[in-house]
Amino acid sequence: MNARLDLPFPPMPLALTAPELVDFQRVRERAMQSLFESLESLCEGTLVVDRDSRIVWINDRYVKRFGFATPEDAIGKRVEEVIPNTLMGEVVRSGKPILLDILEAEPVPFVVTRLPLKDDAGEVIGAVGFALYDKLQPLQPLYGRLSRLQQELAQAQKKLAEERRAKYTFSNFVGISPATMELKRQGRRAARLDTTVLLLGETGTGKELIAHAIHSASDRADKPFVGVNVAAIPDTLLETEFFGAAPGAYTGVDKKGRIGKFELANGGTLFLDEVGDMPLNLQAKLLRALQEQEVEPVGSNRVIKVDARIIAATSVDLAKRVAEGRFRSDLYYRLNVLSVTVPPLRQRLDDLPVLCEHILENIAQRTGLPQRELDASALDLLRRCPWPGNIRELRNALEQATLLSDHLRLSAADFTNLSPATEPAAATASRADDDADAPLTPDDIPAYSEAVADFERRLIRQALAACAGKVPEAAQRLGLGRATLYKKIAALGIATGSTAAKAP
Ligand SMILES: Nc1ncnc2c1ncn2[C@@H]1O[C@H](COP(=O)(O)OP(=O)(O)OP(=O)(O)O)[C@@H](O)[C@H]1O
Repeated sequence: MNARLDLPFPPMPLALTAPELVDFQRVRERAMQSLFESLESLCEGTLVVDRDSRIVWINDRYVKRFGFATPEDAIGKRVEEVIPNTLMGEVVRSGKPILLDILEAEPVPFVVTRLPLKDDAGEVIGAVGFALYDKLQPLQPLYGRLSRLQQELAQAQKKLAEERRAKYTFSNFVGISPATMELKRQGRRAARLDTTVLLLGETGTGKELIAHAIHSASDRADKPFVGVNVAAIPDTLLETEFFGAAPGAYTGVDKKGRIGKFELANGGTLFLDEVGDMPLNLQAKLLRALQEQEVEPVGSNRVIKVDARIIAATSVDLAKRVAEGRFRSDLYYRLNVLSVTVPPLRQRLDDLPVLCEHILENIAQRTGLPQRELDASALDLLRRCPWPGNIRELRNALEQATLLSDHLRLSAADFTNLSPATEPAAATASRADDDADAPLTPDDIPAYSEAVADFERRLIRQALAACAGKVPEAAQRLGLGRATLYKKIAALGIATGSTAAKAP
């Protein structure tokens, strides 16, 4: 095989005479050959690998540094088995050189250079590496800085890993009703099984909290818990979000590549919130990733093995979406191995007193205001509410009452006008009523759907403005799920002008 180092020689100019051409060719070949020979003699080590990253040649000095008696002991082995931390495999995979790098080795690191080897057709057939030197004294300032940066990076990664731990356990899921006890029993069972779990339930019922709790009670508890809210991420970014992107797959900020959530969750749990909102093309890719337990970052041609336990959640009727052709049945069955239904608040009203106490305590801690209590009339009123936004809506109502009332003991009177969704809506509706008083000609009558969209647009804009553009907060105030509000913002074409509106 006619292998060549990937040197940047341009093609020969056509105007050369035949003897010149031969001479030029000879000098070029000599240059390549002597370059290898000179480097080989000057370097601390040299090695050559084939396209499978197996060592085909390594010099005596170098192999001894890695504890092998002779080169023959290393030849044929994968390079990583001989030289830990090497990036020769990466050079073979990418076909790109790594011109200057530090290879961590014991007792001292090496300064190394790695070049791909290509055949005449330009196909990568291996790589050659030179350990230029191991005397890092002259490079001490640079190396010292690198070591410091590496330490800082390790600390930042440790902190990030801690943040990725699940935040809640089953004891954080407050409630004493039979429905809640049954839910916790099912959740604990799911934690022991390590299978895919599908959490069903209305918005704000605590599905995310249960997902954290299942992870915390599972054998994966000390590994990452990574969540993705499918509904909150634009379809065009979802694939990268899930599977990552290779360096150079995109221009701009993501030029360096991106690690996907699957990879981040490796060894731990990946929580797919609002999975029913996933676009069909991505559903196929997700299914493949679940079946093969491997992912392919966008723009790369390599696959990464991942072992992540999936907990998916949905507040929509997935079976109905399957029937409508909006959700793949094969993915549905794959996710629906073990389903756990989180009941709505109205079906566990016995939880209300303890939940309210817990939430009021939490509000007092967060706001620094004195902790409020509820009298019997307040509890009675809260029991009669339908709570379409569930615990999230309850929290919102309690927060408003705390902020707007001076009473330490809140009564029904402190809640009557504080329904989170109706207060701003009522204000807007009364303005609409005023307009309605003005006479209309038949031509002025808007289409009903347009009028409703107008109303929603105005209300959401007002809510976002009042919450400084923060979608999660606005959703809470409106008594809507975050996912629902994100979808409405997109559908109604509302400009948010805030990053908080794009990411949860
Ligand atoms: N049983 C509970 N005890 C204490 N807090 C709860 C409980 N259930 C829900 N919450 C709180 O209510 C809020 C909403 O819960 P969560 O986000 O888990 O709901 P969800 O079902 O995932 O909602 P969505 O479908 O809209 O994402 C959170 O602040 C959560 O901590």
